[in-house]
Amino acid sequence: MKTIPLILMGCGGVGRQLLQHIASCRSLHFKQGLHLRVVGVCDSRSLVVAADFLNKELDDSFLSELCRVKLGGSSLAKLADLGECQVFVHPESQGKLLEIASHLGKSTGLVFVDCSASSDTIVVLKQVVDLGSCIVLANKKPLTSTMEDFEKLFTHPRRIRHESTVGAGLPVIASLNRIISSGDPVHRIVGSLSGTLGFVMSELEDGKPLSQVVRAAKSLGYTEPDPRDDLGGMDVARKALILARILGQQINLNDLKIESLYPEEMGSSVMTVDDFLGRGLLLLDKDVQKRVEKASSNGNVLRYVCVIEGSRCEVGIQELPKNSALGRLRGSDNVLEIYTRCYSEQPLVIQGAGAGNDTTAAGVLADIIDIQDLFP
Ligand SMILES: NC(=O)C1=CN([C@@H]2O[C@H](COP(=O)(O)OP(=O)(O)OC[C@H]3O[C@@H](n4cnc5c(N)ncnc54)[C@H](OP(=O)(O)O)[C@@H]3O)[C@@H](O)[C@H]2O)C=CC1
Ligand SMILES: N[C@@H](CC=O)C(=O)O
Repeated sequence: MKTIPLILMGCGGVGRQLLQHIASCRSLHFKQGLHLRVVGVCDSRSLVVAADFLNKELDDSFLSELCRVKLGGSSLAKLADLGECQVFVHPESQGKLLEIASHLGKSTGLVFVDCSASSDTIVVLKQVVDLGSCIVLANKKPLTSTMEDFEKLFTHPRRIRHESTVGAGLPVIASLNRIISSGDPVHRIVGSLSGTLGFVMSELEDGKPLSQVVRAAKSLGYTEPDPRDDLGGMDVARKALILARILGQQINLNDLKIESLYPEEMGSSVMTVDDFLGRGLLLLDKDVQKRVEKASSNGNVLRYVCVIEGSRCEVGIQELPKNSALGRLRGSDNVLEIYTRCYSEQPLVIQGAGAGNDTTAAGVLADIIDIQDLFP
């Protein structure tokens, strides 16, 4: 039996769903000769680790209780009485993560799975890469900070997977990497890469107000923890930047012009997330509806589009024919068209659910399984 030890960073919507997928795939993985050993889980403040982390794991009943505790909004510290585990609070937790990585990284192997939405994980991720660990990311921030950080995380390209950073569980990164490694030049990528904005736009077309559909997108698990990351275009910009960097562009987030659906006066330094969802969005309802109706009167719809071509990498709102590939999108679906030498007239098209905890966590799990050959 091959064992893959892992540490989960972030146990929100995606992280908890990943733990559930791991538990429900136990018999499937057993048949494949695989066991995923969850050594530790951390959130923004604490880390809970199997007391004997060299040999033991946090078992499925413990992890199920952990999910219940986090869903209820409590601290991981609450789990301290539950048995053979230790809880460390920030900043001691960082030291403990490195200690585990230095013991397991080069012996049994270890995967750090980043399902947080934070830039704070970058420091640890860069260090554990040097200690021999693999990394699997749903979090886009580590790949969208500086070029230096990006290159550091790719020091050992076979030890990093990040499929869910673009298109949730859709095989976007894997397909792009296959194209690149076959020497087929990528000329152009065009896509609609926000599940939230796709859902929001198609619901607005049905006459529903922005305030209502953004709240619905949040409760369906489509949005970022702060939905302004989606509505402001930042989340799409991050995805575009990841794709552009994979294609070899040495650019940063501030090289992209980003169009926002909300004004600066509703930014995170002015309003809390709850304030924005409550009062801020109501103030935007009318203008956004007018914009959607104007597009509709021209036979068009609004889509938040990403275009990468040559040294160009742009994201923004476009008015597109209802009957175009992007215009036909409904709900949280993403679509990505990749034009290459082999796919020149007819692009390679990847389409499907582009957001949601279930599909995102499934993408993360598939990434972990994909690196099994690196484990003894
Ligand atoms: N939902 C989706 O459809 C998709 C999401 N993603 C990405 O998945 C990630 C997770 O999203 P989601 O689950 O919705 O987010 P949530 O806000 O639900 O959860 C984030 C979790 O990360 C934890 N966290 C915050 N800072 C740190 C840190 N420094 N170290 C470890 N953990 C930390 C939070 O801790 P605490 O509980 O203490 O706040 C929380 O448990 C995001 O990066 C998102 O962009 C990617 C593709 C699709
Ligand atoms: N908030 C994102 C989730 C996936 O990255 C989206 O809406 O697409």
